[in-house]
Amino acid sequence: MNTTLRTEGLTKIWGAFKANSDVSLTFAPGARHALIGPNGAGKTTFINLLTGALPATAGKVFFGDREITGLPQHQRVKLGMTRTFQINTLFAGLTVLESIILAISEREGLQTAWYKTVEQQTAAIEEAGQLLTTLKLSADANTVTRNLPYGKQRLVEIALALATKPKVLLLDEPAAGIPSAESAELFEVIAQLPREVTIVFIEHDMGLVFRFAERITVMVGGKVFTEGTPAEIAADKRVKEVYLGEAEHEE
Ligand SMILES: Nc1ncnc2c1ncn2[C@@H]1O[C@H](COP(=O)(O)OP(=O)(O)OP(=O)(O)O)[C@@H](O)[C@H]1O
Repeated sequence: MNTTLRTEGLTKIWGAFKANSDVSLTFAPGARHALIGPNGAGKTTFINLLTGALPATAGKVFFGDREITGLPQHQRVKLGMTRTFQINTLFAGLTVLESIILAISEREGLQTAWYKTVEQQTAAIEEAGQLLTTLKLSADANTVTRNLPYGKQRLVEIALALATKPKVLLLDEPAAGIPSAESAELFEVIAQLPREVTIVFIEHDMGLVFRFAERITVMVGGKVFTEGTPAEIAADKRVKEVYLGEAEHEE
């Protein structure tokens, strides 16, 4: 299946306020695509419209050939579109390995099954082991998640999202609230995730954006301002005026 994620004229209106206005974007399979823009530009709203956390006022979302605009969130996850969620209290009290096995069991519909075959259990443990390796968490497998540094907790959240076997992974400021040394490490791991997974991320740290994104969309005032490669965006004087100049001042 063609797994391109695409929007057409996506719009979200609250009262008289247009949080997203006619947003038409295409995310190619395997893309590392950043969404940037000033505070309040509508980036999180856009991700919420993609995942189905918010209903769109107008416009369409397509996942491959299928229109998914009205599809509930959990069905979009089943199709292969997922985002990270903060680890809840249940997961925080489990070890990293237990959490990941639980997420895999949930995907397979085994979580509440009173009987699991040895094959099912072995397959889940093997898959969890591979996810731990991918996310460089093997040494932390038996640590209770809440005792990990924040940067590693973010990696566990990504592992839990990957356990749903996504084709598209949406990350809303994955490095928010963690020390900058850890955030670079976090992005190194994200950058090495398998190419089958398309990654769309919101990030305010321009160092990380220009290091890890291969395509950048700039949003301003709920609209797409421009889109291009990192080199094109860096050279765009208008982007400097509306955003990058401001972002540089903030640092
Ligand atoms: N439930 C809501 N009702 C009304 N307005 C809202 C609601 N949620 C968000 N907004 C407004 O929509 C605008 C876009 O918000 P959004 O969070 O999408 O921007 P953002 O680009 O992600 O910003 P930031 O970079 O600060 O996270 C903001 O002005 C915000 O105040």
